[in-house]
Amino acid sequence: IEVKSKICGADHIAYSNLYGTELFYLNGNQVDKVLFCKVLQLHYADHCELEGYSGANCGLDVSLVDLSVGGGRKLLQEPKKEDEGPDDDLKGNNGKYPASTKVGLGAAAGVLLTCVFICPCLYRKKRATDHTVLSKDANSIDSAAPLEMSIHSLPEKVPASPLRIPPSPSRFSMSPQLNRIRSVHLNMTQVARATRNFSSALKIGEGGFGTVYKAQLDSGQMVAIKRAKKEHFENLQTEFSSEVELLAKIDHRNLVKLLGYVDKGNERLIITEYVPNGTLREHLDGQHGKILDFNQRLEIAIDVAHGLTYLHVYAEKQIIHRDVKSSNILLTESMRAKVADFGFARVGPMDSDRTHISTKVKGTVGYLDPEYMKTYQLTTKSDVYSFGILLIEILTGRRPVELRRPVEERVTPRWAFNKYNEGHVVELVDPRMEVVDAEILTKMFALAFQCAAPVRSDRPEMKSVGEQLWAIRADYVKTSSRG
Ligand SMILES: Nc1ncnc2c1ncn2[C@@H]1O[C@H](COP(=O)(O)OP(=O)(O)OP(=O)(O)O)[C@@H](O)[C@H]1O
Repeated sequence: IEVKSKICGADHIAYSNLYGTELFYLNGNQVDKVLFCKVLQLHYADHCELEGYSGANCGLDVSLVDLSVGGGRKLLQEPKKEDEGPDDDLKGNNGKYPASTKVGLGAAAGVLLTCVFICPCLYRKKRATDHTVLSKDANSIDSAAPLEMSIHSLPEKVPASPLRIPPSPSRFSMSPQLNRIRSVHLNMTQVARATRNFSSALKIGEGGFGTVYKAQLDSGQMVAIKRAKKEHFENLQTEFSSEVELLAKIDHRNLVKLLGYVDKGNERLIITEYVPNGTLREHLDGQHGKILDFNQRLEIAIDVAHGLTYLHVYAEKQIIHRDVKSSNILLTESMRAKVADFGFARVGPMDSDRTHISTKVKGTVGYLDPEYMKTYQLTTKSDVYSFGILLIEILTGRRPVELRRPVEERVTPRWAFNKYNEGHVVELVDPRMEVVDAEILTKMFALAFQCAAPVRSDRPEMKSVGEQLWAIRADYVKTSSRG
């Protein structure tokens, strides 16, 4: 038996070859090759190599291309523009995470497994001493042309909403037209016209699965059209199309509305409501000028919590988003948030006796639920975990992983958790933000850590998260009116 083992950072990486059967281990746990390779690549970028088993051994795996030795290093060596915010080396040069970072068990494992093995004890220690803070109350088809859109025109569904929390005043100003957004019927000729033949001038973004275009329909309605890259057709088919009918029925002000889907011929297009004000990540990076103030951040967090609660509790079938992250949160002109990108969304267990569904791990580096990574069991709590990481990001302004930081600051949740436990909560907040009452901040971080608890049973339900955030907002309003 050939066994190779190495400690890189806080990870113990081991590989054995038993009569030709390869086994991979991370911190004592057997893992699959994809995860192992991702972690290996991550550490390789940090000059820690497992002798005899390098990126080359993993290199044949398409999912690893962007993080492969050459690609990874290239990204690492790219000079950082002066006006850029703190960068994340896992990002592609378009400012997005490369597609590879979303596939399989992400490289998040390298850093977040670290967190998994370090945070639990810290987390539990904190819980034991700080119950008050961490306690858990806490598309019809027009067949006119060979290429056409399969778009459903579906009745709008007004969610039953026993949890509906009274909106904050600014909430009234958001998307008054949303309930009037209807599914659209277009053929490819109309799509081509609306996007000026997918003109680069109308390109608004590039994600893992394709390019996003802004388009104006003949009716004047603005829409976003995501055109899948050919190599992702299969993924889209399996991961998305079966859920389209369900997703198209979803109508909630904090969820980007799916308007249509094309899966014919040579095109895979997803048409959604257009949200005009960029992503949360861009705002945290200061790309839109004014930096987000605390109240805006809190309201964005509440909006996201409400959107996810709807998916988990009030949609026709339970839906797990699976890719909650700051670049999937879009903002309206009035700075209200909408959760986007249901490309990975999965319907939760249909059988009420089951608490989870077993599935391949999908998600994005840094936001992936460690328990899901270990067990392949997906529950709504995986979204809660990602939300916890997102909340830390909202408060600190930092990405979940920032490899250009000093070692102890690279994994943002771990850094934040340590600081929090040392009582230095004020030092955690985005330095560009105004000063906020420490007690309010403590409550916010406590909730974030509770959401990002390593074990899912320790995490609150999304509905409770929204309620707790709402209570924090009430305190904040009181505090700031006193001040
Ligand atoms: N409905 C929309 N309205 C306005 N802009 C959008 C919309 N959808 C996407 N965008 C823009 O296009 C960009 C790419 O979106 P997309 O969902 O494809 O990628 P992503 O979420 O950044 O990455 P990935 O697909 O890998 O998760 C977004 O960052 C955003 O700027």
